[in-house]
Amino acid sequence: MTMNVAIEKNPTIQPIESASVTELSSASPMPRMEVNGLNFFYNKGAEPALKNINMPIYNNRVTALIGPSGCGKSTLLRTMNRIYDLYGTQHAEGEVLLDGEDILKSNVDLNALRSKVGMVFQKPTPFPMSIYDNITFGLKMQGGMSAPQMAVRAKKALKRAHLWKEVKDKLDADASSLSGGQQQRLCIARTIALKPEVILMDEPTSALDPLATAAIEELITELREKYTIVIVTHNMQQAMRISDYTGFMYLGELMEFGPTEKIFHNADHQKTRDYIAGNFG
Ligand SMILES: Nc1ncnc2c1ncn2[C@@H]1O[C@H](COP(=O)(O)OP(=O)(O)OP(=O)(O)O)[C@@H](O)[C@H]1O
Repeated sequence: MTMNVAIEKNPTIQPIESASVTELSSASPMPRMEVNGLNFFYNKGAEPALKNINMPIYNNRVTALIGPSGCGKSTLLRTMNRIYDLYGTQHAEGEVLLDGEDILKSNVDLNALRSKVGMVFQKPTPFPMSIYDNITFGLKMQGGMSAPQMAVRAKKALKRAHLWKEVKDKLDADASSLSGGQQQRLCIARTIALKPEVILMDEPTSALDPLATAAIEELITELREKYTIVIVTHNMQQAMRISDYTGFMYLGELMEFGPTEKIFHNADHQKTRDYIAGNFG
């Protein structure tokens, strides 16, 4: 089945609005991050889980990483804020540039890096504390802000994550009392509060119902005005709806990367076309 047929059969698959495509194509985005010749190893001497990955991550754009299970999407995402560094045996070779600086270098301040490159996980992971404390926890760790300054930042982050109205009267309530979708928006607010440059999202809606998913997708579309977003998703319709660029990964390689419109309608590789058409996964 070709993609056009797939779209005809599934009218819910829609490309991003043509207005935003025009705006995007005339804006000539700059790369905020660049991945150059990246190889990744989970264990010394093992086969690389990522093989010679080269790709730009464009500023104020949403980049989706798609591909079958085990192809390396999460691994690639995890190199972008070096979260893999928490595990001693894992290492990366090559370059991952953030604003021109190689974040793989050994002298990089990892706390500062993870403030600049925030991460939202598959399952909502609020800390076991109040809604308010979830937001201010990272700010306190960063230091240098007074309580009133933190209160202003927390309110802004909750508003930007479209959660303020729902929680403003119960900021002291335990974060676990929120619904799954609200918890995920809280995790996004927590990330935003640290004023990141890039937000990494690893299947952020896979644990949510369709309504909560729609709210997060809308939020992602808004957030790209201010942030650069990389999202791993298994949901082709979601990648179509919210991303500007798409990378198709296969067996640890980036098989194809380009504007989402092109990847979904006119991919260069047969493998990409087959995956998007649902012929394997
Ligand atoms: N902790 C680990 N130790 C060893 N190998 C791992 C580890 N985590 C992942 N891998 C391997 O690395 C490869 C890429 O895995 P990764 O989780 O990045 O794929 P993925 O595309 O995100 O998959 P999925 O869509 O199922 O989440 C797979 O072969 C996987 O088995």
